[in-house]
Amino acid sequence: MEDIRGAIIGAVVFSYLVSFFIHAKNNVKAPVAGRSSWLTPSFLLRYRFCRNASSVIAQGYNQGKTSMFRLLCTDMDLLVVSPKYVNELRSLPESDLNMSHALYRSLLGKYSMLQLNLSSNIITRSVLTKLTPALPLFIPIMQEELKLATSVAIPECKDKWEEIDLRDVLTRIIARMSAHMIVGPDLCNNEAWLDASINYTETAIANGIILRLVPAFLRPIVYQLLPTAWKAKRCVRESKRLIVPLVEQRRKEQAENLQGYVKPNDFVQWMMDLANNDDERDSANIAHRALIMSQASIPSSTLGATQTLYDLCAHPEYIDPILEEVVAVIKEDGVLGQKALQRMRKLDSFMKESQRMNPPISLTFQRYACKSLTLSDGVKIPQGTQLCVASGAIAADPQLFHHPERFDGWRYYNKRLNPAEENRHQFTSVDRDSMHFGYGTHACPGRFFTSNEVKMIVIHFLLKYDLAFRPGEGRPKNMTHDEMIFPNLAARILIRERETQR
Ligand code: HEM
Repeated sequence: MEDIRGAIIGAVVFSYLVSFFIHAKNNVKAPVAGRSSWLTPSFLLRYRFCRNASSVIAQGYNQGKTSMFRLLCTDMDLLVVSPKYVNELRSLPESDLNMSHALYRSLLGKYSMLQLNLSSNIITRSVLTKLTPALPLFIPIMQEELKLATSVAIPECKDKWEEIDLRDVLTRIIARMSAHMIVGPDLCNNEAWLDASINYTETAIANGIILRLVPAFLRPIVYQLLPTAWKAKRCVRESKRLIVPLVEQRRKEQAENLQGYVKPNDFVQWMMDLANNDDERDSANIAHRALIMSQASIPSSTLGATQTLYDLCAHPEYIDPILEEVVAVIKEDGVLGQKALQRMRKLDSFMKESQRMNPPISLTFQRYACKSLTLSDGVKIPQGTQLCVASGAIAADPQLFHHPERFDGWRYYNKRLNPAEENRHQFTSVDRDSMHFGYGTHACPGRFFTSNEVKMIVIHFLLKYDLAFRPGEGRPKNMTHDEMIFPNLAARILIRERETQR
């Protein structure tokens, strides 16, 4: 073990030293973020990106706001383009500018188990054509799962404050709420499935991110040694053990079509129905894609809900007006349905402001140039370039946002008071000032689902519990790794059941 460790450290040091002398070749004429002199070694810039990407990106954005700048990331170079190009870029065909390929490269897909995303877009098709139209049907189901999951995940806290790891609690609640939609009622409270879906989300992408730090030629060896890789593979085996028989059983029942047969309505079934080649029909692939769907939905919604609840603790003056709106809307509609959730504009605005100040990722719209491209103003993008937009820096730009450093929970609510803009600036809206869900054809198709999920959770928590930071502590500072931003993993908050629930 000592020998292997020594060899790995030696190889990493060697590759960093080589990078001191060799600056990456790139034909794009754009400044490199953070490089003040030609002598600044690439490895130092890559190290800075790994440790403090947000400030490196902000520096680059301010240098190259109107055009583009280059980022030397931990293991690759990125071309960050101005939002003025996104409309032009979004209309290019996949054969020229590709999203799946970019994601695969960025997350080292070979090691973060994303191969199935390259061979088919059935996950996205299922979300767009089946999940989004079915959202109203899922609201009462998710409500029920939310109540059950909350009662299990939160310790007894009547008349007393209990300390909780909010991110961990929300992971369990969201895993359960999402599971009903992904694998249906038979498996949604199966502990083995819930563990597999949670552990996969915490390990599969982590493998790719850890391996960004390792020189390419050593990755196949280091991957075999990573405990997170063993765990992710175990999750895939477990999902196949649970879902393959479910798929086979469903196929049998569908073929028999006995009286009383009702086709299930969940992500596994949608993939079965939409499959149009052997890869998509394969039961083992359906099982693995159910895990990838969990990975797309659980951590992202968890981060959104955690950040929103932290912001409510930090700005408690917003709680009463949000709750007044919630109660009034539910009273008017008689039920918490899709329309009611959409009408909660104050809550929507608060969530969007929380996301603006705490985006889960500071670079989105990642695309890979499969061919050399020439943009309408003559700018050339060579084949093999990976490009993206600085969505985090855009959201903090004082030319676009009044006092961007201030948390203003009604920022978007107020904009929507203008009748001409009342359908814009929603949590789910994507535009050139708000690209946390990406942009264009590939903009996150799950954002409508996540919006409902986070709203339901916030409402449930506000009605049932009091939340507070521990005495003497304020809002936990976010942590970062490369372009990723997440709530502090060590943070704990206090929770108490309300005496009179609202
Ligand atoms: C706050 C929560 C979420 C955030 C911030 C988020 C963010 C993103 C971003 C930035 C992209 C890339 C878009 C682009 O490059 O233009 C994306 C893609 C995607 N997201 Fe989300 N997402 C969230 C929740 C979800 C959920 C809950 C689901 C599933 C129900 C989901 C499913 C997907 C899928 C399938 C894609 C790939 C789209 C494609 O290939 O065209 N996301 N998401």
